[in-house]
Amino acid sequence: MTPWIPDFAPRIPGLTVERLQAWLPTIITVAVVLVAVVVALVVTSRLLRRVAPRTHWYLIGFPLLRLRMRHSWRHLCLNADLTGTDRPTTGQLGPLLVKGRPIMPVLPLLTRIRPRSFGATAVILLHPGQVPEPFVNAAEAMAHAWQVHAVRVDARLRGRVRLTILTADPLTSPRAGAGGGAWTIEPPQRSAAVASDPQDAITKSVTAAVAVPADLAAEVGHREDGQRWAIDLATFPHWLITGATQSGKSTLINAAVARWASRPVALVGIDCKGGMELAPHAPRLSALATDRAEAADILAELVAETQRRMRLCRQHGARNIWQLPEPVRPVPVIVVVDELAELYLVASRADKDEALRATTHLLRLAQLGAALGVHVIVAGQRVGSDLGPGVTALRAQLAGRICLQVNDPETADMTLGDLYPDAVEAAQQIDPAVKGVAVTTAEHSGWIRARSVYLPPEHLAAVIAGTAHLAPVLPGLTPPERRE
Ligand SMILES: Nc1ncnc2c1ncn2[C@@H]1O[C@H](COP(=O)(O)OP(=O)(O)OP(=O)(O)O)[C@@H](O)[C@H]1O
Repeated sequence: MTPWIPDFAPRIPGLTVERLQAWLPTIITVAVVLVAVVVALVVTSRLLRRVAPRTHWYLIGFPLLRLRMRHSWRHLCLNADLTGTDRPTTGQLGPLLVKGRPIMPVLPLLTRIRPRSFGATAVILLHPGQVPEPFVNAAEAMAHAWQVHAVRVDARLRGRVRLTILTADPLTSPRAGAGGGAWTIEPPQRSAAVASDPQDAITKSVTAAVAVPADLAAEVGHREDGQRWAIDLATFPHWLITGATQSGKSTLINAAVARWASRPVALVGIDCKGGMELAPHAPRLSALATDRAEAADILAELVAETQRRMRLCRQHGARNIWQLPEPVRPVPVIVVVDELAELYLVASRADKDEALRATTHLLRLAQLGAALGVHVIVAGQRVGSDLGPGVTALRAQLAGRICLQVNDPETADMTLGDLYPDAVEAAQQIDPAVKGVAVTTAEHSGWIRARSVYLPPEHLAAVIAGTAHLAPVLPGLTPPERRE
């Protein structure tokens, strides 16, 4: 007797209307409880996400991501051509040698999926014969399949690729750009002042603060993997910074200078736009060029200084200044060039000679300076061969690269393309509305996105005023504050 159970419904042995009616209250109760549990879980999850995002991530977000990764892995590998095979792809058919795709492709192993504060990391084990390139190209597909902000693929390990999975863009949060409480004015790290006599810059007294390689690392912001972003001259001796106007070049330089200011280093500014950009640093600078003629003279003195240091190293059998005995170790010199194009552009014959003099000295500094403690930080809107001869040779010396938001693909390509071709696209995708975001050279991962810290002008002024007495006087150069 089954009057209201439709004919097409599957017959369940022993199920009758009477029994169904008897179970109905229980079924309704269970359904209500289930719905209530699901609603409670969703509400708790949302609440937890708002109140304790980190706990939410470890308890709920990460297990769900892991499920999604495992669930989609097969489809992803098949669609993005990431499969390998354990069968030979050629075989003999009678007298013929045939070649083909295996019917049963083997998936590379997705393993070591670990939660991190920024998302997760994972490792893919490659099959023999597989190369990392398809995985690098599939990063976008992975991000879509797993519904995350981005997947970065590190292909430098042998036999495996490492994935860095970012659930959200950590650089766009208001906190990322703000100087906030994270920025503190560092007191001078060693008590004594840097030598201020020109000759002492080469042979300093034992009591003066002695520079150590750690002094060369300036923390300037945060990287998207949650680590601190540092411009470290001990790792990359010279740096190139490009970015459109208002992209955050000066802000980045300010952050770096504020860090270096409290260390025993000499800072030299080359700002041929009348010194407007680097003027706030003037009290802490050992020299400041405000036009190209001054730039050429200052750079010539610095080339002479590198030659003196070379002789010093030769006398002591040292291969770089860090191998020199502390009493004679000279202070590192960091030359900041704001708007490189101003050094290269020529309108007349006289301009040409001056530009050639300035740019040749700059190139020589970049070629010779690394081991001698003379470092070059070059910033500009464009750094292409259209600026003049020698600019590509200079760029080749600048191993540290930072590309802020740029207006044309060529600039991103000129900044990153020769070293990190896959970073060019990431640089082009920087949102102009989020200031200070950059694609930068990273010691262990090739390149990474990062955002500089914003240092309010009054904060920078306080750091510069508090460290002005540390500015060393370099041979042949007059600090801007002592000029007539
Ligand atoms: N990391 C950052 N966080 C927040 N705001 C920033 C950041 N970097 C830059 N800005 C904002 O963007 C503005 C422009 O920055 P900045 O002057 O450094 O750009 P620029 O590239 O040097 O421009 P120009 O080439 O015109 O001198 C700053 O006034 C600041 O308000």
